[in-house]
Amino acid sequence: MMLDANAEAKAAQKSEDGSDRSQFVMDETTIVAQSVLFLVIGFDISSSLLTFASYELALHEEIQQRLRLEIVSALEKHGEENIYEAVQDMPLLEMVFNETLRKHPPLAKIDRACTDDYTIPDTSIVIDKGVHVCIPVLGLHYDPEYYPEPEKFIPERFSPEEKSKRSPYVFLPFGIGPRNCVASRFALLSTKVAMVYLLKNFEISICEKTQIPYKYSRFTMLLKAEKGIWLNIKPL
Ligand code: HEM
Repeated sequence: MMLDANAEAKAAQKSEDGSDRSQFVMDETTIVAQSVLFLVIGFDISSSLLTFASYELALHEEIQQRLRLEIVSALEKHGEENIYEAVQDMPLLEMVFNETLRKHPPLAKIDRACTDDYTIPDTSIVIDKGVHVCIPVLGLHYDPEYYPEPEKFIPERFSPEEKSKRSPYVFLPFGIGPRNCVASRFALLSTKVAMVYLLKNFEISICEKTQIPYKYSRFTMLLKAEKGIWLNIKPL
């Protein structure tokens, strides 16, 4: 179904360009490539988000406590059978996840291919048709102009008031525009539910093997810690 949606989106894009919708064909290679993307991204990126959020919560015990209280109270109010509604009623969880995605965006850069010669407004810089442009997501997320003291984990940067003061183009964990992540809502919902049950039942803390700060791996496409993230998980 998602492959169909992807194909339709591409076809729609083509017709916007004036070409024939019926020209779009998904051959075997494209189907295999898309399926691998779904498997790798679906599993690996979501687990990355959960891991980095756990890492930050282990380093910030006070935030972990506050979040656990929020989770317990929302579950009591809505009931575990209404987990979807309960998760929507957890503003701190939303801020913690956004701040985690800012500090540790699993895709540290995104790319676009220029489809027409383009002059950057008010400059003489021309990006020629066919040139590939790299958007440095990690660089934007650590720019102190938008995020003062960017090394610090401050979920309140993502309160509605603070968010409204910034351009949406400086927070790009899921990319932006017509080719952004097709599954951002699903990814956030599923990882949030996992975090709810993790924090409800376990305490997360650092251990002697936790690297602070961790070093980035130079050999992976997704942003990863060179030696993995090691934490203690203790039943409550
Ligand atoms: C926390 C989890 C995730 C993050 C941070 C993430 C991030 C991203 C980013 C940055 C892009 C590129 C967007 C762009 O170039 O503007 C992308 C594309 C994509 N993502 Fe995700 N993703 C996540 C989870 C998932 C999951 C769970 C799936 C599928 C089940 C998925 C499927 C895709 C697909 C198919 C694309 C390509 C879209 C296209 O080219 O039109 N992602 N994702």
